Amino acid sequence: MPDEVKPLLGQELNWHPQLCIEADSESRTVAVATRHHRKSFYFDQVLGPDAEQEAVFSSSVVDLVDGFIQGLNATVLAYGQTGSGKTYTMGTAETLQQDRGMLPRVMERVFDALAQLKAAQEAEGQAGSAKYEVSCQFLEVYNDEVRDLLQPDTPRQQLSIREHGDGQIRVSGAAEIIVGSLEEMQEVFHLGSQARTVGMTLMNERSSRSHAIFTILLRRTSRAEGGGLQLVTSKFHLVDLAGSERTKKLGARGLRFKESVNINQGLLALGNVISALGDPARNLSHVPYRDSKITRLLQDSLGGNSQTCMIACISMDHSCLEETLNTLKYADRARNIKNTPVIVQKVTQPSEVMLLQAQLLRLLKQHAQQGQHDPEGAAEARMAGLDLLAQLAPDAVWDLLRMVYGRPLAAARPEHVSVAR
Ligand SMILES: Nc1ncnc2c1ncn2[C@@H]1O[C@H](COP(=O)(O)OP(=O)(O)OP(=O)(O)O)[C@@H](O)[C@H]1O
Repeated sequence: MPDEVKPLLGQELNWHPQLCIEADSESRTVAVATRHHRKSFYFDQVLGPDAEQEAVFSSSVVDLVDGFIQGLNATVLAYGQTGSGKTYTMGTAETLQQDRGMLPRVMERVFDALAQLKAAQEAEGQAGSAKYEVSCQFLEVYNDEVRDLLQPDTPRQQLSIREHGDGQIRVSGAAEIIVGSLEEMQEVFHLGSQARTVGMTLMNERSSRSHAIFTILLRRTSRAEGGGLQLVTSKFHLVDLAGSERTKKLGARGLRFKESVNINQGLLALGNVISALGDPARNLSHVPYRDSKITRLLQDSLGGNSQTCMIACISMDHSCLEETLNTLKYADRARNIKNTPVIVQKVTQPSEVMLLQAQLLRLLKQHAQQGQHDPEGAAEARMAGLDLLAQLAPDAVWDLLRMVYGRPLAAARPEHVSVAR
């Protein structure tokens, strides 16, 4: 907060917009002055109203992409009141080239980096020594229910949030689409965006009525010493949260009112999780992740193994002062969370691959046999099989699928190859 800003005086007390909120990117502070007091908040980056998307990307997101390529998990979350620019910042499928948001930029950077790695391997005469597989998922949480935007007709009972032994959260039953190029991933994003729930409110013509999570998954396989396969997996969540809103101001009735209540409850639950994680005095075993679907989905991003960046979007409009203050407080609490991400790698020895394959085959057979008369048992066997599948490196998975189906799965690519885990 620059010292030269004078307090509000005389007519200025009528909350002239420019005097209410000041963003200073040099000192990285945002100051809010109300009739009674002023408060400054310090952040890692502060970008003013004139900042371009490129500045947001290069200051806050690009390092996360580079870490992701090396094997670290990453999450970028956009938070703020309705109409403050979250969807604009994260990016939509329609945005013009220079205005494109974080999502299209992350995708581009990922494929550029992979092309460079491939070229470097070739230059060193080690073409194919490490293989990369990229896939993506696109989910939304609408009225506290998970929806798969890539298979919008999937009944919600078939989508369940599960915590795996490694602490990773996955949604079983959700489509995971393997993509071979930037264009394919853009197509998937476009497809999912069309299914996203949006509606018109007084504050925003195309208001997101759900929390949307686009996830990029990367699996790198290389040969380990002793002939085994080394697998490094990482995921990148790009989260466009629904906007915090005051139902009265929004003119919400009927369905919009119900949506609004659910949105606010989800954000409240997220705020409670953020408070619990950021408070060193709290017992971390009691973080209330289970209070809403959005907190459950983001459990490993917020308090787990992830480099996480929250982009708090605010409006300079004085009529939004209360919401702006709330957003700043929310983001301020989020700054207290300290994550220490590490690369997760797994080496599967050849003998282990064979063992896992045998176990998996048994479960697949059980699934097929139980299918008719015991759907629940079949579903359990299927889930157990898919858990095992997740432990295998892609090469081993292809081998296995060849064994089971008698043909390489690659023949079916790049069309929708869905692996529900
Ligand atoms: N930095 C910006 N530059 C130009 N236009 C912007 C900017 N930020 C937002 N907008 C425009 O403002 C409007 C509202 O933005 P947006 O839909 O991104 O808000 P939101 O926070 O996602 O709202 P909601 O929570 O209701 O979904 C859109 O028309 C968007 O194009």
